[in-house]
Amino acid sequence: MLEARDLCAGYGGAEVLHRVTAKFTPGRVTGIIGPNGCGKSTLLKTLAGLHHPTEGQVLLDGISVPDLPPHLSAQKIAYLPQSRNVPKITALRMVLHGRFAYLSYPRRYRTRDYEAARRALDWIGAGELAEKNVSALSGGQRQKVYIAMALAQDTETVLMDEPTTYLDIRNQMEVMELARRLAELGKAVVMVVHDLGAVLRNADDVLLMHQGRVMAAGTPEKVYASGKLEAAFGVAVHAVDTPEGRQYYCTPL
Ligand SMILES: Nc1ncnc2c1ncn2[C@@H]1O[C@H](COP(=O)(O)OP(=O)(O)OP(=O)(O)O)[C@@H](O)[C@H]1O
Repeated sequence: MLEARDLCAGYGGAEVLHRVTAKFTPGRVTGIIGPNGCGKSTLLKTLAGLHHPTEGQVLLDGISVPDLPPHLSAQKIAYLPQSRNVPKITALRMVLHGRFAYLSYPRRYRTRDYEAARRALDWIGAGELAEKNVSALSGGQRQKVYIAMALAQDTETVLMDEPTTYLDIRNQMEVMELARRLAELGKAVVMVVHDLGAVLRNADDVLLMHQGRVMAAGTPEKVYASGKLEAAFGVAVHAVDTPEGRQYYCTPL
């Protein structure tokens, strides 16, 4: 299991994360929420081993992630950043990048890597995009291809930074559904999402951050009941029970 223990991290001496402690359980989707600038992306990068903590630990099954060689941490943790350059390569080639951590010298993709990449594209329902150029895909298609890349990486943990931002509502729902299916494969799925209602509705666990600290954590119901959402976001949060389950919406305070 991936966990942060008393984690501190920052930039150039300015501390952004202050003693963050959290656990990310396999088979569950954890939504990280919090106002702009509270440190969500910094936490995700630090969990991925891409940003070094100044204090505290990131542990995966008790092993220190920052101490893992990059190819080993890439076999254990897939990280999809908030934005990236869009390369002029096919979707299949993009998904193949997920296999890179498994290649030994001379780092040539093998038949089984191509098979894993095609399986991953089929799994997200985008097999037909294999030969399409990533730069020619819509934002929604591209996001799904990135998720296929994370799947091909075959990791216990998948970290996604704002995978639904800029997507239309149907694509947002599809990405949420893919996150759920990744969790059903037994992975710990951790995603930063700004849509409060979507997180409370879809995540198994919620980590509410505020000014670099964990303000509340637990099931959506527990975090909602804590009353801390209002303090963190400065809005009123309401729950309403519907035939489709509990829905949440916000109004100004
Ligand atoms: N590369 C960097 N160099 C210096 N400061 C940074 C860097 N990246 C982030 N910060 C600062 O760290 C703080 C937390 O930023 P971070 O991106 O982690 O927050 P966030 O919660 O993900 O924000 P948002 O919701 O706006 O994406 C901010 O004050 C930001 O300006």
